[in-house]
Amino acid sequence: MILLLIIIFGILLIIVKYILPTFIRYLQLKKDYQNISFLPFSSIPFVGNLHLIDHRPYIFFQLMCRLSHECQIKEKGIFCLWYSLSPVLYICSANGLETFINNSKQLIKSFDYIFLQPWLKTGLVTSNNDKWRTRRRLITPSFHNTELLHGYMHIFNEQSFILADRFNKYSEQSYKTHDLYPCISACTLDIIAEAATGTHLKAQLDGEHNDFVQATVRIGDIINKRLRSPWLWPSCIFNRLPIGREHTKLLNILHSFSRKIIEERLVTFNAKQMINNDDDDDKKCTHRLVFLDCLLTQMQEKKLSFDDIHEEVDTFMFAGHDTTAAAINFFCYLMGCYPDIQSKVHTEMDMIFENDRNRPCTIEDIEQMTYLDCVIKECMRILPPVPFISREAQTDFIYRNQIVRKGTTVSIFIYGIHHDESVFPNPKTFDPERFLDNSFNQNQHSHYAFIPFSAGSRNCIGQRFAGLEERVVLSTLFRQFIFRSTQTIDQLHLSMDVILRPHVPIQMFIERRSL
Ligand code: HEM
Repeated sequence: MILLLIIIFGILLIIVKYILPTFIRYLQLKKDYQNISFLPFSSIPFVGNLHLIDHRPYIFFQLMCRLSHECQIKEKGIFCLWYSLSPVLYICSANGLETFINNSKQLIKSFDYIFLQPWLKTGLVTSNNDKWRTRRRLITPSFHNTELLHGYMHIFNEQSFILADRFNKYSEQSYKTHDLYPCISACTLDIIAEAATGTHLKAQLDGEHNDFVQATVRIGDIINKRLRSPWLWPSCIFNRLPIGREHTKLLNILHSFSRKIIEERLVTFNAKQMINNDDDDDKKCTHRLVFLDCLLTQMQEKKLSFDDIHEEVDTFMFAGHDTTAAAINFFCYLMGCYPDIQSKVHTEMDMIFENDRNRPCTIEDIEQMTYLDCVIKECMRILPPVPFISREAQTDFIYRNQIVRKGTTVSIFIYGIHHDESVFPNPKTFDPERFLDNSFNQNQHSHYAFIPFSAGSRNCIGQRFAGLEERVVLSTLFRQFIFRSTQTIDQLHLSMDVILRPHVPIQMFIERRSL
């Protein structure tokens, strides 16, 4: 009898403490978001729109694009999807975005970033609140240090030439198509590894035999799969499955490799300090500085610990690798779709480099790349490497007359914002000139209408680095090659992983340009 009473009491407690408040909040949010829930008829009580989330990620992406377009036509700028009892709001218009993206109280990342934490712990991408603020303040100067950034030009050039050599082999088989992504991704991995840590990873030369390279590529696939599969979210289930065990094995490879790199650099760093403290100028060390040296200096000043540095190094490897690879791959693909524009890029490169296809690219060259600059921007508008970012609302706020409640996940749908026809007329038309004339800049919302690197204080810290890297790699490739694509964008079956990914690999013909 007593046991029965305890059980009844327990059940009542759970109902009163958890189920009832959740249900009341659900009803409240249902009411608050009814005007922006565009799929009310397909929303099943307690299931929401979950059943619409097709296991094929590109079908979900198509749904997102359709809803975003519908929402822009209705001039709402925001729509809601229900994941069971939880709503996720998607902002797909630049108008009003500044109230959220630039608000210092709204910088907290949403729940899904938690799946990056086993790898990145709480580095810049995944940390929040004071930890993020302090870190960002400490790390920003290194990414704004022009001398340091320009010092990376030799890395960008060296790796671009290796990439061009590999493409050269493909061009010898110009009768068939190639998936260039693995080569491009190995190149950007080599670049970030050397710039961040001073390590010569040799992913381009020896990638198949390098456990770290393989692990970096594979863990990305696993994280994306987990994000798309709610049944893999609870760690107690995930860790017991083969995919979870593989994840743990990869983490060990990644963490022990980056730990070793930092330890080795620390030894050289300390030795260098000793020499530099020495009065003898002849002995002073001249080896090139990398981001890791800046972090080690902070460690010496007791502002960062070894573990802090470890998570930031892993973060740079993650954030600086796939993003730039996607941008470069999409650029080559889009040039293959638009031969007239590609030919203008070739002309600009020939003019700047005076037909010299083998000399390294300099900062002065980059300053002259006005047309390439517009094409890069138009590529990132049409195919933004990071298609969305998410935060959790920390306070109630109003977005264009729509109340957004504290605790709601708010996704900024960058892809949708870049395809808003009120800002970019004929958004599917590839037109780099949009970024040349003033029409786009004159638009009152232009500041937040083109945000491939996000915006506000939590924007991409690596934006300048990525900009230089892309220009060196692309100017090297487009001095030497012609690309031809055979697939339309629709045929790529785009899907929203952490980065925008073609579900069907991009296949391109590649030819050497005649002299
Ligand atoms: C074309 C290349 C790149 C694109 C499109 C890109 C885009 C972005 C975007 C959209 C964000 C915001 C993410 C969010 O709010 O969740 C971001 C953040 C970040 N990016 Fe990039 N990124 C690129 C290259 C790089 C590179 C090369 C590095 C490092 C060297 C880097 C390091 C970071 C870091 C550390 C953050 C987190 C910043 C913070 O929260 O304070 N990114 N990036």
